Amino acid sequence: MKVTVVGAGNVGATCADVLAYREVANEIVLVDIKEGFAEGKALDIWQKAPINLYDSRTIGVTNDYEKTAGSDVVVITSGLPRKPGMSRDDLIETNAKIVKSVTENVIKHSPDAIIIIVSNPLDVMTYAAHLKSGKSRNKVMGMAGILDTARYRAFLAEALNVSPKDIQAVLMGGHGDTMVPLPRYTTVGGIPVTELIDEESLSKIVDRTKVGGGELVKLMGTSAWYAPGSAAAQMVEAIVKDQKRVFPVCIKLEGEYGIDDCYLGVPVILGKNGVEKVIELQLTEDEKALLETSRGHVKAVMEVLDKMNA
Ligand SMILES: NC(=O)c1ccc[n+]([C@@H]2O[C@H](COP(=O)([O-])OP(=O)(O)OC[C@H]3O[C@@H](n4cnc5c(N)ncnc54)[C@H](O)[C@@H]3O)[C@@H](O)[C@H]2O)c1
Ligand SMILES: O=C(O)C[C@H](O)C(=O)O
Repeated sequence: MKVTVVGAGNVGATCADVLAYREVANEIVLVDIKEGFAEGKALDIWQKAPINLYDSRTIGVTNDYEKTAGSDVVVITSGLPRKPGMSRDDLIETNAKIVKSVTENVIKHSPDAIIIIVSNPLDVMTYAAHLKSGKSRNKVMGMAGILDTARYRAFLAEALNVSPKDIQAVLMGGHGDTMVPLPRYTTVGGIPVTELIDEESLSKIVDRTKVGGGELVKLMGTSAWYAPGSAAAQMVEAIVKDQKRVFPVCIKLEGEYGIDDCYLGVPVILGKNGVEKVIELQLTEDEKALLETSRGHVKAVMEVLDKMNA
């Protein structure tokens, strides 16, 4: 199996590192536009192999897509991260150009690859890559839901003083402050979370999750990478090992949830064919209204991209 990660910055290098030490693929190619940067990161990860005991080969290249040829999965993390005071949507102009040109290069050399987008604004960059690739929607998806649910689950684990391993949750919508965590579908070791925590504390956790990315940007001056890189690697692993994992993933909706032609996070089954099924939950009227607000937000940013393309 061969996996390419484009962008050897914070998120891309973390993703490549997780893929290597979990031996998800035997060949991992890291690409960056900055001369020598991906080569250095890949070499560093390879030199960790005798310490952490793995044999996945990591290779770094500067903008040389021939070396990525025949990749089974490609993760695109190239692009600017936001700084304090910015929203993810502020990145659209620069990152759309990067994501479109990277997708073109990827497709040229790996026409059969499944593509996972990480660059922000996530839902609209998934749209940009999907358009450029000309692939079926199940092969071009965005990573955000695993990260956002992980934040939600981590906050809950802390509040309840339980292991994060035992918290299962679903979250839907766009990767922005309008995302929709779903307490009704949150369990702790099989117990509905609402039986273990009061409404006010749960609602504070939901609110903190929605701005979870911004909390880290404020603390660090740039955005997060350990959890995002690991989340992208988890998606790659589900595909490469045909695990049929159930994750929230950003995909083009074609009628599911009564939504057409919009890229949003929804629960899916992820396996060797990419998104193998979109799972449709029976949402309450309140949950539907929250999802509609999120759809409206993403759609407005998709229209900005359409104008840039026009
Ligand atoms: N979807 C999510 O949940 C999520 C989470 C975290 C970060 N992000 C996004 O991921 C992106 C990367 O974040 P980061 O922290 O790794 O940033 P970073 O600045 O550390 O790394 C980005 C890398 O992309 C490279 N790059 C730029 N243009 C390129 C091109 N044309 N070809 C190849 N490489 C190119 C840069 O040289 C840089 O090394 C940002 O857009 C950020 O907002 C998304
Ligand atoms: O917050 C950001 O800008 C990066 C990413 O989308 C995140 O949620 O960590």
